[in-house]
Amino acid sequence: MSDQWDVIVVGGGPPGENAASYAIQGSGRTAAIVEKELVGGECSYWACMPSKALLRSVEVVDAAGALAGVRGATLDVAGVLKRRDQFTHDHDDSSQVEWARSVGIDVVRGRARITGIKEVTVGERVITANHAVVLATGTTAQIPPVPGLREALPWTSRDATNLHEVPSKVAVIGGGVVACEAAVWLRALGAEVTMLVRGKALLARSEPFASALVAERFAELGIDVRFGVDVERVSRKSPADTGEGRVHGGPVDLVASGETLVVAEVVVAAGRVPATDNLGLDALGLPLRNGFVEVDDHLTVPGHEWLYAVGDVTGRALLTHMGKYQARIAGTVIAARAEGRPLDGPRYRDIADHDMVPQVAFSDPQVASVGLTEAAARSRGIDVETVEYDLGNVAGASLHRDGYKGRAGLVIDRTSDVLVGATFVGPDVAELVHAATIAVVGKVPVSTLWHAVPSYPTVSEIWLRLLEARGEESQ
Ligand SMILES: Cc1cc2nc3c(=O)[nH]c(=O)nc-3n(C[C@H](O)[C@H](O)[C@H](O)COP(=O)(O)OP(=O)(O)OC[C@H]3O[C@@H](n4cnc5c(N)ncnc54)[C@H](O)[C@@H]3O)c2cc1C
Ligand SMILES: NC(=O)c1ccc[n+]([C@@H]2O[C@H](COP(=O)([O-])OP(=O)(O)OC[C@H]3O[C@@H](n4cnc5c(N)ncnc54)[C@H](O)[C@@H]3O)[C@@H](O)[C@H]2O)c1
Repeated sequence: MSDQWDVIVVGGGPPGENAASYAIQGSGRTAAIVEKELVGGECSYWACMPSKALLRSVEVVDAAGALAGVRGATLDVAGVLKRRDQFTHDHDDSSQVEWARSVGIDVVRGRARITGIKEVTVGERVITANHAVVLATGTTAQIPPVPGLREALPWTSRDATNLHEVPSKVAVIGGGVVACEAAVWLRALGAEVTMLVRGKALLARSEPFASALVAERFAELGIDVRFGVDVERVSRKSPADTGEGRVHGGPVDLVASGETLVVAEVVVAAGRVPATDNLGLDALGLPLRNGFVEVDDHLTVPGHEWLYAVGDVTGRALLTHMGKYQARIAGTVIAARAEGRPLDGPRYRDIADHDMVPQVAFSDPQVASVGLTEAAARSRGIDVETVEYDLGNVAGASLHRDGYKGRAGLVIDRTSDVLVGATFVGPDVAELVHAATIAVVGKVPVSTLWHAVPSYPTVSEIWLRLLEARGEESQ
């Protein structure tokens, strides 16, 4: 293998893979991905894929139990974990490496550091790029500086998604997406779950009605959610590094807001920190924002036209689909610059990260949203009106399951009459959000949406109900 490529990508998660392939596709250019763990990154082995594999089993059993006349679906824990392992390929990345090679990308194993302009050092080996270096190093779990917490060897999302045994009693620190998803599968697999939430709401960046519906459902599921709680100290008598997804020793005592809680395991779901330590960026004098790499809308590091960043490490949106979107843009920009073409047109610019980001939290219920919440829109000075409607009153939803509970809301910019945000909460709402994403990104006037007729009897009729709820202005 040579020590020189046209493009070097540091980090082989889905964004890194996409940046490399878009930068070279249809050309004679060469690319290498440097990866210190597994090609496929956090998403494939420790995040999106295992978590959604676990949650799908939970959802199917729940859905079967929600229809009169359907009986008999139960979770077989060993079978659920086995299916999860099929999705993570038992942490074998050979199929990803094969894919990389099939599209002309070399894989270099090891931890990379930037040691000069277009120069990357992997161990003792110095490799160079003719055109571009792309940083795609992602994030790792943040462990809050609570006395005794780190020493207790708590579970992070890596253990929760790759669990091999179900702890009898779990404390989850955090109330964000990781916490809400993990609480659902841990509870369904048999754990007693207590959530210790610093703030006043679950999924606090969502619309308040979404947070409220998730909290209501968690109470029904027997998940004990405690709000306004600060974890003060943690102690574990016999912490043991038993391996990923295994209980890490004896019982854990947590003192939280004056009360002591004793659990078999603690799951820390308190956000992420960018993987930029020891990456050599200090020497380049890069302006980091809380450790995240600042980029412009061409995903280029300002003042360093050879250096790009995509995915979580940019801090723009910590989501696989957004990282891949950024990577497609970065790859297209690298190709254009390498060929001396101008960066004309929207394909070369990150637009969606500016208030048009879709996300599905696969909690119970699911929360699918795009763009701005009402509060976020108002904080930007946008004059908005909102409409909300109960999904349970939509014929398609009532067919979907008995006693369907859910709600949807639109945030509409009054001045331009376009949607700037939408939120859907309920079972299986994940697939509803893309229609809203198209409306937000396409800036479709709400009066035009009146003519986008949803089929009967589908859950999508929520659109009609929301427009009706808005009144004549939509028509
Ligand atoms: C539990 C959980 C569930 C999630 N579920 C979803 C979901 O359903 N949908 C969604 O859109 N997002 C989800 N996310 C977020 C998603 O996982 C991330 O947005 C995504 O993984 C980001 O990809 P990335 O390539 O930027 O970073 P990563 O996936 O973290 O990949 C970075 C890669 O870089 C490598 N690396 C780092 N430093 C170096 C170095 N110096 N040298 C060489 N290699 C290096 C790492 O080993 C890693 O493989 C979830 C996150 C978590 C924690
Ligand atoms: N389905 C999905 O799309 C999906 C699933 C999981 C994760 N993700 C992404 O991964 C990222 C990380 O998720 P996350 O849930 O870890 O982060 P988050 O930012 O969504 O939530 C972090 C939670 O931890 C709490 N917290 C932070 N510091 C704390 C401290 N010191 N003590 C106690 N609590 C503290 C916060 O109040 C919040 O409740 C998110 O940006 C999310 O979008 C996406």
